Amino acid sequence: MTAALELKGVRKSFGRTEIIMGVDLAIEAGERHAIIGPNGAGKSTLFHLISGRYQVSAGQIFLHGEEITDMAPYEINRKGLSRSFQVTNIFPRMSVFENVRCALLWSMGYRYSFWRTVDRDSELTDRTDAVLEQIGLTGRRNILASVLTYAEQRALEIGISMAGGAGVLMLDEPTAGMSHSETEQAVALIRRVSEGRTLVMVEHDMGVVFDLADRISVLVYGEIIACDVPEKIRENRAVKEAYLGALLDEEEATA
Ligand SMILES: Nc1ncnc2c1ncn2[C@@H]1O[C@H](COP(=O)(O)OP(=O)(O)OP(=O)(O)O)[C@@H](O)[C@H]1O
Repeated sequence: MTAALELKGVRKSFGRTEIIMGVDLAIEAGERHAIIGPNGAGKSTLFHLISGRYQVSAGQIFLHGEEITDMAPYEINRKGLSRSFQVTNIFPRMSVFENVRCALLWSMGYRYSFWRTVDRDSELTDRTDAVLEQIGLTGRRNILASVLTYAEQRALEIGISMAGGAGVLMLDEPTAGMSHSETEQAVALIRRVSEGRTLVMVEHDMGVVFDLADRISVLVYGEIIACDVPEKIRENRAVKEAYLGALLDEEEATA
């Protein structure tokens, strides 16, 4: 079966420093995949390479079997890969509804000049409302996005990412900065919106990772040292030594 997303020998250097040192990774369609690793391991860099923000120094990246290496971010997006950012990526002066509609229009190939007539497009309105329903923001439909709580803004961001119907959804630390209850809601939301799609996420909260992921890749100093199902990752000696051990010990000590 063709992987939804595949990386072959991907490398990235900044100047003389090699940050990503030959990553091979195949993520199956429908899989929820988490990339974990210590600070500075290269997780965000890897996301930037996949989504086209950075150019690879070597290697190839494939989306559903088609090579997307070094394509522009918008081209990759049009091919069905959508990415949400660590830093919120919404239009604060637009309403919640307009933010999602804008993402839908963008995915349909419209430019700003066409947007004046969209108020009369009832099918578009219905599709926008369906996304709002999915992300739990129907009740906040007409307020400015800037007025949303932080957790709601992150939900909106996920809505914007999925609005275009992307088959591969990439989320960068989707629960960062959230309270316990907000995190629980975010996990439920991510589970819902990733149904029938492929999910790739970078996440520091191990509770979230072990709850959501079908498989986990562990990135340490620019190399994937393990890629397996959560149970196997938990007991992997190299992972424990390099990273997880300290975190899990910490969890046990505070339990
Ligand atoms: N544009 C850049 N130019 C030079 N060095 C960079 C650049 N982007 C990232 N780096 C370096 O690459 C390394 C990996 O950074 P990256 O942000 O990818 O790690 P990360 O695993 O996402 O970390 P964190 O968990 O803290 O977000 C760091 O040492 C960082 O300083």
